[in-house]
Amino acid sequence: MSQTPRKSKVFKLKNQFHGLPKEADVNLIEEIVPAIKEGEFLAEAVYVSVDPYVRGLISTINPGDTIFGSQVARIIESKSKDYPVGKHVVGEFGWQTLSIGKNEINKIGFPAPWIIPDIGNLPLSLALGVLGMPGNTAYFGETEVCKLKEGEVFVVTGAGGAVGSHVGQIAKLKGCKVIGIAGSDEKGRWITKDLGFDHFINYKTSNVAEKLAEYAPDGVDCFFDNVGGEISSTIIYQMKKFGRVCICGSISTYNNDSGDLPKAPEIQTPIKMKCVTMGAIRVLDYKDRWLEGINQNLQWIKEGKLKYRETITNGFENTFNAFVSMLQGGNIGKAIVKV
Ligand SMILES: NC(=O)C1=CN([C@@H]2O[C@H](COP(=O)(O)OP(=O)(O)OC[C@H]3O[C@@H](n4cnc5c(N)ncnc54)[C@H](OP(=O)(O)O)[C@@H]3O)[C@@H](O)[C@H]2O)C=CC1
Ligand SMILES: CCCCC/C=C/C=O
Repeated sequence: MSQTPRKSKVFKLKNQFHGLPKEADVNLIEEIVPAIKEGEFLAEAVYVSVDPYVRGLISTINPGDTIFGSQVARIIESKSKDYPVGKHVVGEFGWQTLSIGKNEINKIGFPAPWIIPDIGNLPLSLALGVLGMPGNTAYFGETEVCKLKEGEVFVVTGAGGAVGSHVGQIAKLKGCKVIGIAGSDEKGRWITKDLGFDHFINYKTSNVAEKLAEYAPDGVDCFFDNVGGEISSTIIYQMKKFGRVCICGSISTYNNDSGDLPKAPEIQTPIKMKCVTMGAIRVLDYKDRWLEGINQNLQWIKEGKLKYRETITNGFENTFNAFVSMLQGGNIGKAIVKV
């Protein structure tokens, strides 16, 4: 007997983004989902993630293509022994409600869909944040690039977001003095009062250079850069001798697609004078150790050493709005859409 075809809601790119993405740049349509083949599974979205990389990579897709995005999804049909029906997976399936997956790295290099390990009573949405890609960025960024030592001064931008709030807590666990920079006092209260950061600087209302000199009078040992642009250059001028910079992202530049190079103060002089080392974290380079990061972060949560927060938007239809809100700083912790 033939089954009624299933339909998926899908966000498609309509026009290439210019500056802050606009609602008219996307289409929300319904699409018939084909039958799964041997080795594939069909999964229904439960939570959809809205991440900065979607903005960063958008110019690599064309109008009519499905917009990027990872999600937590429940397997509802399967022809793969690796993906049993009823399990929840994380996959980079795009912003859509029904997805066909298989055991392979996707075309933008995201790990093959992984079955969420047993996380007890914790919400499954954490697999998109503290127990997922952003959490692994914080974990591998610290362990492989920053390599923090007790007593060091650590500065992180984007400090109220998914990666920043997480890596700042790891720095506290390592015994560092932690200074978080973010764009709202509410974020500042959260990271200092709840997460234990030592200081907060609101880059929208304070002079970052002055505040940093006050909080780190002897300079900065390690700077974890989530935002790039002028703020980064300002911080690089206050590094200690042999300081380290870990470049994670440059969200302040993602909406700048004018073709002009972003303008920022010259940083070669402070880097040379202080022999600063610059490195970078690229979480996709750690696919082989993916579960190591997740398991360590899970353990820290269970031990009460790692806290998280999510900004959850309800309704798949609101995914695009949640994305634009995140780009404008509307999220505290990880920005998530509950389908
Ligand atoms: N290298 C890697 O492998 C990875 C890199 N990343 C990068 O890490 C960074 C943080 O990602 P994630 O934690 O997911 O996102 P967040 O949860 O931190 O959300 C993005 C935040 O960026 C801040 N922001 C937006 N525009 C600006 C601006 N012009 N100047 C300063 N801050 C701005 C906003 O906070 P505010 O209120 O403070 O302005 C916003 O809430 C991004 O740059 C992302 O691309 C993420 C994952 C992996
Ligand atoms: C294709 C998924 C990219 C994940 C890493 C994110 C990098 C920057 O935002």
